Amino acid sequence: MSQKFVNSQGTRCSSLLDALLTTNSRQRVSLITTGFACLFMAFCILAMELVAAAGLADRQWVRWWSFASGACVLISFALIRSGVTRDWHDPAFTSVQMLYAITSNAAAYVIAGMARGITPPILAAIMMFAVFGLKPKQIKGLMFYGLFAYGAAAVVVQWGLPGEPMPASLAAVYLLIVTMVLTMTAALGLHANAMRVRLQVQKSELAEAVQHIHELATHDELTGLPNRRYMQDMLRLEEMRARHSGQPLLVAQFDLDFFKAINDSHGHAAGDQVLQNFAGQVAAYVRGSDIWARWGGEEFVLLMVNTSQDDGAQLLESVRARIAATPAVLSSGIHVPYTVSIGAALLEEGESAVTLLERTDAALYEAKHRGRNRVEWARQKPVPGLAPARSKFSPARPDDWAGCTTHSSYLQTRP
Ligand SMILES: Nc1nc2c(ncn2[C@@H]2O[C@H](COP(=O)(O)OP(=O)(O)OP(=O)(O)O)[C@@H](O)[C@H]2O)c(=O)[nH]1
Repeated sequence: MSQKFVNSQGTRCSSLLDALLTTNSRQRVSLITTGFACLFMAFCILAMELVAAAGLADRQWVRWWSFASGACVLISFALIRSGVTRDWHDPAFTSVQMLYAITSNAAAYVIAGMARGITPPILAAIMMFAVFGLKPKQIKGLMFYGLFAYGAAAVVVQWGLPGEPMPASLAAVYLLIVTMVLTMTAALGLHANAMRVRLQVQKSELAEAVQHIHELATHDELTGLPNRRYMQDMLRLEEMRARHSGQPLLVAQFDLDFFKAINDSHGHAAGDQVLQNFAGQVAAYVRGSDIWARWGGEEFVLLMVNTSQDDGAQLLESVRARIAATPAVLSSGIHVPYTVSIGAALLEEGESAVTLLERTDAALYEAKHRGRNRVEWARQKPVPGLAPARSKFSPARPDDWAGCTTHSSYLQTRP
């Protein structure tokens, strides 16, 4: 058999399935379940027809029963296939299908004559459908309906049929078995339901935990800002984007001035509050497309996408002035004035994120060197062979930026 033939048969089979079961996943699941119900009903009809053929049940009644039971499942299938039920809470209207299945089963008990012993096991199989997909209330409701339907069927068998009634003790045994079947399957259904609910809770707890771990891995706990690891990933990504789009990319490094003195005078907790205050103040200037992150300690990095140097310079100057003019107010009410030094650079053609960050680092060093509370701009790309610039903080830790060999000593103060 050629591969081509096998493929064409496979395609034909899958389009046939699509035509029968649709391509809508929710509708498909309902149709498959109802398809099983149809198959199940076909077996029941066959069994009842055999019972009638053996002369144990009235042929005429069995014919009517087969017609009515078969029609119900086929109409259900057609309704679901037509899409009418697609937006219903339960597109397979399982509880309704279960109701008529139980009714049909109780009716079979009435008409099956000597062979009525086959109906309780079939009832158990019907109730198995309830285990998957029905709510506890519906399962209990079906159990009580089953008891009622069989109770009514027993009354008809004892007093409503022509001829000799069944011995009362045998009728009681049947009822006992039916009660056992209904209570056991309902209990099983309730247990399965509780397990399903527990699994759902565990699943959502797991999803929350994963989200929390991701948050911890990418965010700084003190300020809530993205952390160094996240910023490094974003820098690489934005550098690639900028290279492809040709749009300008700006990076600025911030370092609080004399922060050790703040810690020493007001305590470490007060220092933390100053860091939070600073993170929040700058965040107010940052656009949704920019990334504002805590690099570590009292050091921060701002990545500005699609921003010209003029716009960036304006923003950084505003931030610097704002910080200098607005003391942090501690929870104790004490006002702590502080300033920030900023080193900034514009991504140059062919430049890597590593080199870009190195240049901003060198610019920041220069800002510190020139008296702090100022913005300094790096100008040009590293020149091979030049000695490395002194650095206020080192973004080029070997484990973070493997392969970085460039030197930076190329600063120019913006006019
Ligand atoms: N409160 C607090 N302090 C921190 C944190 N991380 C780092 N520090 C402190 O920040 C201070 C940084 O001091 P230095 O690197 O000497 O810098 P500086 O005092 O700001 O001086 P310049 O940067 O040169 O202006 C150290 O005292 C650190 O202990 C933090 O999360 N919370």
